[in-house]
Amino acid sequence: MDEFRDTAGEPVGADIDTWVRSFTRKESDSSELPPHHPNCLGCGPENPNGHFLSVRRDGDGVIAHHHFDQRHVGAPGIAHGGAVATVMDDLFGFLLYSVGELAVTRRLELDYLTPVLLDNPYILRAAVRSREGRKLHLTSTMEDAGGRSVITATALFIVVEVEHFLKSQKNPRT
Ligand SMILES: CCCCCCCCCCCC(=O)SCCNC(=O)CCNC(=O)[C@H](O)C(C)(C)COP(=O)(O)OP(=O)(O)OC[C@H]1O[C@@H](n2cnc3c(N)ncnc32)[C@H](O)[C@@H]1OP(=O)(O)O
Repeated sequence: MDEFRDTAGEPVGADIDTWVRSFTRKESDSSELPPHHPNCLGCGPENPNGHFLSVRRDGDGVIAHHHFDQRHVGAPGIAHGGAVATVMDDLFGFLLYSVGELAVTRRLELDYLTPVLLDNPYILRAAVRSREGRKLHLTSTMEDAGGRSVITATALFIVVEVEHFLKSQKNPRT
């Protein structure tokens, strides 16, 4: 298993219990939020195939400035729709630092309003729209520099216990 770090950047080795528990800390300042883990496809700083998404708290939600590059190409000059969905899903994952509980994506829906261009700056925002029990209803947007909406997305995340991740390991200990 890859080495994990907690939200303070401290290595926690293969201790996934510590990793998942780090998500239950509610952070209060507006500094950059920690990546989900070093190799996360969306935000991991050590994943050369990833998106290196950098996310901050923004009021009750989160915000990121992002651009796609040639690694994410679909049609020439345009980001692949799946790459865009990866980034929106990962952005939603940063809301968990505010929720203070663990949750995973059950449903993810995107409206691709206009093409997402490579090497073009975009502003991404996400927020929790509502909560019903374990169900977190999430919403997000991606805008271009002119404030034009290019993507809107919604997601249903379901709150889970730590055991969800322990059982998901290749060699579960429980
Ligand atoms: C460290 C953390 C972060 C880690 C962050 C790591 C990186 C972050 C990346 C972003 C996040 C991801 O990609 S997460 C990875 C991708 N997602 C996954 O692997 C999840 C795979 N799916 C599952 O494991 C499961 O389906 C769960 C846990 C999501 C749900 O299973 P369950 O616990 O049995 O729940 P279930 O009863 O089926 O559903 C719960 C409630 O939701 C309702 N429900 C279910 N589907 C729908 C639906 N489409 N629309 C409306 N409602 C629905 C049900 O009716 C029920 O309502 P009621 O009866 O309660 O009223």
